[in-house]
Amino acid sequence: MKEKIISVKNISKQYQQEQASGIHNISFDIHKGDIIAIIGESGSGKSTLLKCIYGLLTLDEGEVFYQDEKVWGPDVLLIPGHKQMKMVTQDFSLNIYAKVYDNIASMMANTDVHHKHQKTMEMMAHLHIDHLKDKKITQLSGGEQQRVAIAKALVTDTSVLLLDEPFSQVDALLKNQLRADIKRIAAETGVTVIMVSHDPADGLFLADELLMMKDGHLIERGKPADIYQQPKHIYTARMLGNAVVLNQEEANKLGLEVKDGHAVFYPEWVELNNSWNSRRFEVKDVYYKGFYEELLLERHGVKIRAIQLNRGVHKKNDHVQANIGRFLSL
Ligand SMILES: Nc1ncnc2c1ncn2[C@@H]1O[C@H](COP(=O)(O)OP(=O)(O)OP(=O)(O)O)[C@@H](O)[C@H]1O
Repeated sequence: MKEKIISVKNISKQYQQEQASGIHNISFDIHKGDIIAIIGESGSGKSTLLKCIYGLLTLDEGEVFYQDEKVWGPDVLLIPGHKQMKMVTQDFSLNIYAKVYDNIASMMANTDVHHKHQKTMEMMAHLHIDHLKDKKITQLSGGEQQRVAIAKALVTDTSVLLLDEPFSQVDALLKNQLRADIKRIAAETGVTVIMVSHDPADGLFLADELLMMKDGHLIERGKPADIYQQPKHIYTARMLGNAVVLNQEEANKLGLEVKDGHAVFYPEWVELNNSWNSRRFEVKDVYYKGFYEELLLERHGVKIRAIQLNRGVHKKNDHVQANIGRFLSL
């Protein structure tokens, strides 16, 4: 069992008197070396939760602990938080006039100049930015600046790295690279990462554990594969996998037995085949998705979506046999 590094105990934070804002009664533990992704729609409280863990906000209720030490907020400390925790925000907070090397080195005291130099060089190598050492921040791309910001955060023997929307400034190509980098850095350094993202794919790719936020509440948590395959909420299935959600009447029309609630399934759970129990659907539309196509299918006025890996097999207006192999009653 991994060692517990952060404990969040019943924390609440409301902005003004608006019930809808902030976060409500949230508790969980984080284990050393894990990557945690906080996922949720805009306004669900992701950033507020991250700030509360970091000690940036005064809590209305509850406590946050780094190991056994309480993380104090701005009501108690001039520089709130815990020295083992560092946050990289979307604006990176770099000194844009200074060189990359100096940005990183400036985080350490001058008491041991040799150590300071060594640590800076080591961290730049980890982040693959050693070749940028003498460049000014203004000469760097968004992705490069982000690596400098992470190096700066980690150089002081940080144990917990908090990342607020780490991929918001970069294009799709670089995003894949940065996701892989964060995974590699966490594995190499043993740092615990807590990140906030509005893109669930980040969490599915990177995280050991996902925390799903909705309306300021932590509604479920779990390993990406578990939470994807067995979500407890329609919201989670929708956020993580573009799920098809049918109400009871629609589900019954397709022969799916749902007592109350909804039938929920992902397009990849729909099998296009000719098995005895498959049903005939009309292809209403075909969406090109690169290495696969998504088919919009209809039967008895109910629309569902399915995945077609071999392009062009079924076309618009065709009739296909489809079997909803698995669905969840939510
Ligand atoms: N400083 C503030 N003052 C008042 N209300 C706030 C403040 N910051 C956030 N809120 C409100 O609290 C709720 C949660 O906001 P938060 O920024 O934590 O959500 P989020 O999930 O990070 O959203 P986004 O993905 O859009 O950044 C929202 O309703 C928001 O309007």
